[in-house]
Amino acid sequence: MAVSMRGLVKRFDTKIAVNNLSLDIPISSFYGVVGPNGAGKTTTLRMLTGLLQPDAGSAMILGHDVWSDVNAAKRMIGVMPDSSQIFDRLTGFQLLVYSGMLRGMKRRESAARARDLLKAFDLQGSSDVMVADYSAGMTKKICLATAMIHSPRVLVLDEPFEAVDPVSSANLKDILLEYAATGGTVIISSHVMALVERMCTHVAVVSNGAVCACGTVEEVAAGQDLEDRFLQLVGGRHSAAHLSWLDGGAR
Ligand SMILES: Nc1ncnc2c1ncn2[C@@H]1O[C@H](COP(=O)(O)OP(=O)(O)OP(=O)(O)O)[C@@H](O)[C@H]1O
Repeated sequence: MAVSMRGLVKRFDTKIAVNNLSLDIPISSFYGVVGPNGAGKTTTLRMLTGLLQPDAGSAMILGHDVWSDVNAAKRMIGVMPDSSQIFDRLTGFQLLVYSGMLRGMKRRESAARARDLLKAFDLQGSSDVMVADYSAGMTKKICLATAMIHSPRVLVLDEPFEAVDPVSSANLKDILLEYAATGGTVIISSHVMALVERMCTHVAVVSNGAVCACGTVEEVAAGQDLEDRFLQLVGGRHSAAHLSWLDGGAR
């Protein structure tokens, strides 16, 4: 297994964000983690990547325990940082070179890969612009690139396509699919079911801090459209959801 999570629990005061969550993610899978807002996806991914200490349970990455063998586990993974967590006073090129060197790469190799990544993400024209001056989508792309520069075995990406334009999304999808085809494991969280259905080999539906269905996309969809199946699994549709005071003026 690329990733094995067992009995993960995280509480924030009285709120149980993740409640005894277990999930296995096979090597070379493209795994989608879906769930309603507040279901516990981000909290789970943060525990998996060593950013948040669980109250209970364990997470292993390619056989290395994320908490007791943290350096070995972290060497295996690439994590897309939140845009608030990057050094945005650097240019895009500088940020990528710095990210590679932080992972132990030589400057020359890091610079060569930074150029490749800037090209792959259509950011060549902005490589010498400070990241603080990037648009939301450009920032997302540079964050993604920092997660990839050291060629990790497992990529963990929280909402990677949010705010990214269709051309860049298509390029990114190609890169990720090729990465998975060559033995890499991709874990993405997403709210876009059509994207998960099209790209992912596997999916886990998280609701109220636990996995309520997981397996290959076909298994979870069970012959239905994945979005319909998702709504069935997590519930929450209000049959009489309307706002009587929200009036378009035609009545
Ligand atoms: N640092 C925190 N302090 C307090 N509560 C938190 C904290 N982080 C998350 N929570 C709570 O834990 C629950 C799960 O949050 P989480 O961000 O993991 O959900 P999510 O599935 O990623 O949601 P979304 O799809 O909206 O991004 C939510 O109820 C949230 O309010």
